[in-house]
Amino acid sequence: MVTRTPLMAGNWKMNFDHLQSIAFVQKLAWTLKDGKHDFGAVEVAVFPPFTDLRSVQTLVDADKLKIAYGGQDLSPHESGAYTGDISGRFLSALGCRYVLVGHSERRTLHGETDEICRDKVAAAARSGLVPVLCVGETSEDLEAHGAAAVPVSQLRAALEGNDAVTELVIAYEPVWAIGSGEAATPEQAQTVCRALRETLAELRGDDMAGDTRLLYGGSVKASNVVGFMREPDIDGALIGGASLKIDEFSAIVRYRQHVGS
Ligand SMILES: O=C(CO)COP(=O)(O)O
Repeated sequence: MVTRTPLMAGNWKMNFDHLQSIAFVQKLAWTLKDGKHDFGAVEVAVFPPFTDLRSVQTLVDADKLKIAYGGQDLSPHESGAYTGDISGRFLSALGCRYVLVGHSERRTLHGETDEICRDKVAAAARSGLVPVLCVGETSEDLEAHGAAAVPVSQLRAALEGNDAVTELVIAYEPVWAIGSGEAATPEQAQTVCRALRETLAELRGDDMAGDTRLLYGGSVKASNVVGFMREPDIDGALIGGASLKIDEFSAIVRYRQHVGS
């Protein structure tokens, strides 16, 4: 029996300063409370900028909110002369449960290679964080190799030699779907998520493959999330733009009410 708890995660990217983050999380908590959201049935997480994390932690702790949070990146190193880097240890000290690794914006704009992502996955695990490994193909990759080849090779590269990593989340985010308004179809996303799960089974066995949550990301909104969630290998979503709008994000989190289950 599959017991993967769906995860709806908002990646705020470089949006919201610490004051805006407090206002947003407060509103989110009220909206979900009003809607009697069952956090045990659908987990909710946000990925604020680093400078917001302390504020989010204070609010979550004070009001005992069940909203999880994490960093958008971490250093592959523990500490030392790495100006501008943030250690996984600092994130776990702020109560982070998750950390994004290898988002396509970091791969493209900051030159993060598969090797760097592998080191970051290892650093996350060492710090007790659950890495949310982002994988996905560009439109050129899609044309040249089909949809699954690049995400599968990115997953293989991230896990190579990383035997200590026993828990992770994988976010399949086709680069062409991010911020474009043009989401993959649920069938396309399912095909790639299936391939990722099969790869995980081959690398780490059926138990870990069966327990690992796979998210879809790329132009997810309230009006299309249900289609993704109906697919057997999609266990949630990583949401960018729509996670900054309270009505959209809370409707996504409460997607079950739209299907009456
Ligand atoms: O990059 C994303 C989440 O990490 C997706 O962004 P959008 O939802 O804005 O397409």
